[in-house]
Amino acid sequence: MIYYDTVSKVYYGVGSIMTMNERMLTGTMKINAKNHLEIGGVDTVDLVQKYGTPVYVYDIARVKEQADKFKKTFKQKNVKAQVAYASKAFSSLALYQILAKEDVSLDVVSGGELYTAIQAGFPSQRIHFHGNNKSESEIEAALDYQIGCFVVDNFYELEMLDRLSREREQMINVLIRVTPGVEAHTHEYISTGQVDSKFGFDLNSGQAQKALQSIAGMPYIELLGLHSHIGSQIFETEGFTMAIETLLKQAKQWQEDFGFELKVLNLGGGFGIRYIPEDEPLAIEEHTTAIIESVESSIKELQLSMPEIWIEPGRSLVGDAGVTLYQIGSQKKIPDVRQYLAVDGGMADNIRPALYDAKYTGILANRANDATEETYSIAGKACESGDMLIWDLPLPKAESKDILAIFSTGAYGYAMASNYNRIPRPPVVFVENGKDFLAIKRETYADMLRLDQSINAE
Ligand SMILES: Cc1ncc(COP(=O)(O)O)c(C=O)c1O
Ligand SMILES: N[C@@H](CCCC[NH3+])C(=O)O
Repeated sequence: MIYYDTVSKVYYGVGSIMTMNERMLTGTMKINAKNHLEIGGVDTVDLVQKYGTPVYVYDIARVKEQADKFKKTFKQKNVKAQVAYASKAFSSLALYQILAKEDVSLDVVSGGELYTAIQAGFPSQRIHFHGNNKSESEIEAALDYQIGCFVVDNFYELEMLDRLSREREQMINVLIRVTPGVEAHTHEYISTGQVDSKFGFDLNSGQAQKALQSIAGMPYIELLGLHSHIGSQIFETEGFTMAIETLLKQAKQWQEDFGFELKVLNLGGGFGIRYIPEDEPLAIEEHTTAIIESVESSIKELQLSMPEIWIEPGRSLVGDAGVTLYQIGSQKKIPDVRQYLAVDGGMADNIRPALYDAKYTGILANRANDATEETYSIAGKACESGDMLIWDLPLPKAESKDILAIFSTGAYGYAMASNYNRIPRPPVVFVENGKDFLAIKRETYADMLRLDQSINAE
């Protein structure tokens, strides 16, 4: 149990006492001698001077460290595996190029993510294509690029894959995505493994079996195995082990009935991260160890051969590597009610608080260890009462032009950003070993008008 002592302003954990700041500093993040937040050896105050605000900053060493942790247990236990980054969490050319070198595979869910991967020169055989409504042109692009695997979601897609593979006489590897009937304990919008889900073939009603049987008559489709994804921001291993047991029992049954051979078991992503000090995510190694041990024990019991294990972490690779820096602007104090601080971004660059009631925390990056004396609620600048990033955040007495750093914004932040209120998207800066790299430029007003047509045009 972790608890916060409001008098001494520290968190008491198992055998540890930490300030809020210390619990949120991951990877290379630290408070430097100038009392500034530093990431990747770069002072965030300098980053703000160079790139302005808002700006997303990624600690690239942290991304690599997380990727290593995912790969490590499989290597140590000598289990064949692929760690496929679920790029919906955050995709960019530079990130794909970094991950290509880290021996990570890539899960893409749209023509746009696929196009980005192709432009980044990502090795095509390590790309897996997801999605519950892939279009014919998206599938054609993936076939042209000869990607490694399609995760087939429904009969509509299966028929299209069959037709296109025959026309092209091109072999295609597929996994069947099934909903194993497991509900992860998470927000209902990000829970996907339950029966009533728009994703995948339902196991209980026999849809998945029907898909498997129809693939047997498709000459260019090679069925590698099964896929399931139970949800997101998961803090326990039980959901994964329940899904494993269900899928392997089913695989055994299909082996006996149709000679089905499970070569690959893909368990999706969903590994949770810390957004606020109270969050206690499991260590990555705990997840991977539980997954491997559960697969090993089930296959032993069922007398199946060991499949390759594939996983698809998104949030846990990039989430806590990312920090958003904002400048504080207006303040509003309602006596006996609340103090608001407004920042120069908000729901346009981070929709998660408004969409999922997601909780975040932050510090003043330019006065990081100053004593907290006030409680502020952090408002965005969009014309929307619901554009609140954080409620009741303890901070030092803040002034306009202070820099607010919000932690753990690396996943589903930029990726879900919009131009609501015609607010341009912030830039993305990667930092590592004391150097910064502009991975995505700040959008300009002209960029936003690029597709607009003027009725006054000649
Ligand atoms: C099929 C699939 N794989 C992987 C992920 C990645 O999830 P997360 O970012 O929670 O790891 C998702 C998103 O929830 C998903 O739908
Ligand atoms: N976008 C969601 C998670 C959904 C992931 C996609 N299956 C989030 O921000 O938490």
